[in-house]
Amino acid sequence: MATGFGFTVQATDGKARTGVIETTRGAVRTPAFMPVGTAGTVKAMLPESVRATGADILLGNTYHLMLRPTAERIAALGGLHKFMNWDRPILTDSGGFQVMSLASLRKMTEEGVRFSSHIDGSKHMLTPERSMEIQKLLGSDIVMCFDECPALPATDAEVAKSMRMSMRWAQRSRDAFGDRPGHALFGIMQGGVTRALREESAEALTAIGFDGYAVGGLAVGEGQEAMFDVLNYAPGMLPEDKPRYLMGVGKPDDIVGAVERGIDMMDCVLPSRSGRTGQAWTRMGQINIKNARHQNDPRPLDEACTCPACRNYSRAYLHHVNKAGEIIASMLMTWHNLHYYQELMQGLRDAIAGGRLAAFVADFHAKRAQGDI
Ligand SMILES: Nc1nc2c(CCc3ccccc3)c3nc[nH]c3cc2c(=O)[nH]1
Ligand SMILES: [Zn+2]
Repeated sequence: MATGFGFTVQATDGKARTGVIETTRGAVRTPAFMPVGTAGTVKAMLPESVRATGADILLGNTYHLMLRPTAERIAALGGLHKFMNWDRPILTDSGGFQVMSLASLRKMTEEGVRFSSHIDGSKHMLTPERSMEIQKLLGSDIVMCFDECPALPATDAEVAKSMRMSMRWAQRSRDAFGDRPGHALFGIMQGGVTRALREESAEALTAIGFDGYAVGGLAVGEGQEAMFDVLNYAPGMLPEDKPRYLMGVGKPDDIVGAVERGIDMMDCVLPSRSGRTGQAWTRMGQINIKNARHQNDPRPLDEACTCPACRNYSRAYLHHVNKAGEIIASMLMTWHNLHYYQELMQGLRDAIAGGRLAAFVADFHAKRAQGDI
């Protein structure tokens, strides 16, 4: 158990839990949504704005930062927290997932993954040991094991082979991570949508022992139904006294369903990325601000929202600046979406604490119109 890192469940409602992850850099209220700051920035947001939305922790990417500006440079400048002016907890992914989705000329062996940078074609090698070294250089508070997330479609045999290599990499990650008080190492469950393989992965990770456990291998195009089918059993296979992190999820209704099934932490680029394309997420559903019907609308995105976009700007203005390609469009839409996601998480935490999650979820779905509003 890493001292300076701990998880306390404060209340439960069915499979759902609400609690706090204590880190040396501050507390993380769970269930938590973690904004993604891929290259050392949550795009179009200042760190203090990210904090103002209610975020307790944000995410960084080993893959992107190792290529540019390099982990060594960030370490020499005082680490990622200082570099990006965020003094609260940071979780970094281990890089394998991004290599497989972004790099070219990849060669995977038992040792690790050799690849060429998608930025300048330079050659790199990521192994469990190198990934641990990079995440240590960055100074992240929660480190992810180096794993492989198999691309879909994949046969059971391919998923089993990949999962078993990820479990060997998890042991190597644990060994390389060493004993770092105040820093946590999370294992990542693999096994696709096959229950027996998920069980095998959970047993392997639990035997090694981690400060938290992620459910990996999902949100890769399997669809919500298949994802929920796995989440109906996978979180329960993991130690209940440790945080459970569902990687890469998701849309608001994905998040609600994952929390109902026992997930404590989630991340997704959706609120920031879709905000930059003009997509607003609200209590009533989605608004595509590019749609001409907003050009004369003096109302905010959501009358009940207290974010800067909804307090001070109309849909007509947001439509205009989006169409004009103005930078403020990305700023305001991103801020609203991240604010809405954090409001949703606060609502879930309060509902679980009050033993009224079922009512909250029913109200969540009842409010949401189908399609654009
Ligand atoms: N290491 C790893 N990452 C995944 C991510 C990225 C999450 C991430 C973490 C931190 C920063 C950015 C992205 C996934 N995103 C969608 N599905 C995902 C699955 C996996 C996975 O199985 N393993
Ligand atoms: Zn708003």
